[in-house]
Amino acid sequence: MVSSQLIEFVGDYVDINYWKDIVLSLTERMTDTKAKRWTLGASVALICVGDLLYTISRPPKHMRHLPYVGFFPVFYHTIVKRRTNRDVYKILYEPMVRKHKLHARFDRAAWTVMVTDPALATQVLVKSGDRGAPKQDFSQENRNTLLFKMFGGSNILFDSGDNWRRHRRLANPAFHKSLPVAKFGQTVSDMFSLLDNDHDRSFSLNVENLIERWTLDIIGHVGFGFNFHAVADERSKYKVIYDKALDDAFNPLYLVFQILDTKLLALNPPRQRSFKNAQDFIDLIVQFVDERRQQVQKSIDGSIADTEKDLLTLMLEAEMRGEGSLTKEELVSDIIIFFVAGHDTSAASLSACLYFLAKHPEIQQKARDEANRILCPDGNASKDALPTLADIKSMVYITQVIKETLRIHPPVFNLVSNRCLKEDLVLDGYPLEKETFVNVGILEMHHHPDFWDMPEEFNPDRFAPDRPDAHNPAWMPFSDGTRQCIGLNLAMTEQVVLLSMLLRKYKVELPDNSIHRDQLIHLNTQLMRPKELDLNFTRLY
Ligand code: HEM
Repeated sequence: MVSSQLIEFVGDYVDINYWKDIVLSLTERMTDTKAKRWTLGASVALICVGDLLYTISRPPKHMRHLPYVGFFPVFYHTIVKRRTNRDVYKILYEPMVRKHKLHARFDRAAWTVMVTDPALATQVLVKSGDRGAPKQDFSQENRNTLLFKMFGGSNILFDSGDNWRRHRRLANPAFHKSLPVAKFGQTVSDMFSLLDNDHDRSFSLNVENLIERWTLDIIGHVGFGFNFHAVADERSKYKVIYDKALDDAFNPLYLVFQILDTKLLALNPPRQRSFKNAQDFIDLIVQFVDERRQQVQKSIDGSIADTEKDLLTLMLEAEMRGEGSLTKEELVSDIIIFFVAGHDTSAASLSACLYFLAKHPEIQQKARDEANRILCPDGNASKDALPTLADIKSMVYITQVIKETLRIHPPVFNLVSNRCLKEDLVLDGYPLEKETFVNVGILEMHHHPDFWDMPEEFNPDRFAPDRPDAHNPAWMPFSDGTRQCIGLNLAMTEQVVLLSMLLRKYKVELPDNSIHRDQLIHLNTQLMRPKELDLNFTRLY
């Protein structure tokens, strides 16, 4: 009697009908009451745990009609085995993607519908856009996480609706105006001088490290006219502050188990130090915003061309002219976002570019020939030449190399934040309820044989202007629609500047013992970044 009541009670909470009869028949035959109680208790406990695990491993009820990848395989491969995104994709997602245009999976700490087809992605990003499918709102629930401290609040990357429009209204013109290519070129030339001082004609270099320092100097300059001196000094004070702040914010363990940041922080002194590092970085940006606002309020500097001004100055000037306004916190948050969104992404792309060029000497030579032809039409190929904007537009082949790198190796391999449906939507015949999270599998689309000929082959020619792939809708490294990357132009331009100058000056090769001999190995991070990429350099002038 007691046993059936207990089972009825538990049955209200977990789905144990299947096991009920087995447990009852087992215990009914037992004569010893104590043994009967123990067996019953243990069975109920086991059933509860099993049911809980089963429930977690599956999508929530409103997604169970979709094909899905269970929670535990994802947890096992990403957290336990710490496999790279590319490997997780190969092992878990590729088989699913080949069969279905969308599937459910546990991603970004939530069950999400992952779209892996360009037409469906367009439906979500372009047709539904920021109104029908705004970004997932994480402003309330995760307020005490390190991630929220760094990137929370109202900013251009995570906000949606009218708030986001206020950010974008002020930032859009600034991004259109600010493109200091001369400055980009000068920083490259300065970097060459340092390399010339430190090395013989041939040398080996950790490319990932050098490029990451260069893109930090670039974003410091473009973002708020500040020189991090990261190329000149790897341990420069502000680079150290920046690195420390970012390193811990994206630790996957804390992204999945946010309770470690919210309820259990007091038990974790190293994590408390991470919070302190983040505050140091935020304080640095606040100081810049305050100083620059005072300068701009005194006068708008008409002697400097807009293209040479930094984003912060241009946004503050626009505010002064009454073209929009943001609070100090919002402006600070946007500048932080520009850093995070624009630094490692460009570094990851450039490093991967150099890898592919080292791996394919004939493509490298073709790109070098183009750079020499455009930058040194007089044939004097023995000194640095700084590209102009017009030169950059003419470098069609180098642009194709960058586009092909971004296809094979998209630094942002799926959208940074999920979209949350604001109305019911049917995707590929599957009804999706309002409030469902949707994301776009950029990596999946970029490697799908239905959308690309020989997708695993590095072939910049596929993006030649007269080839159909030049406008292939499956190419989405910068996303699409109104929330497309605001830094697209900047990112492409800085990469063309660096590559064209570097290829003229150096030949790059993959060392015989490189860990990347067979394929590019990635770090296990939220971005696809090459792991410890050493290349051999030979100076050409
Ligand atoms: C190769 C380099 C880059 C790649 C691959 C890239 C990729 C992306 C992608 C995929 C998104 C959409 C994220 C989402 O919707 O969840 C995005 C958004 C964004 N990116 Fe980039 N990005 C790059 C460089 C930059 C640079 C240089 C900046 C600025 C300095 C930048 C600033 C932003 C901002 C502010 C957004 C949010 C835009 C909005 O929602 O209105 N990105 N980027």
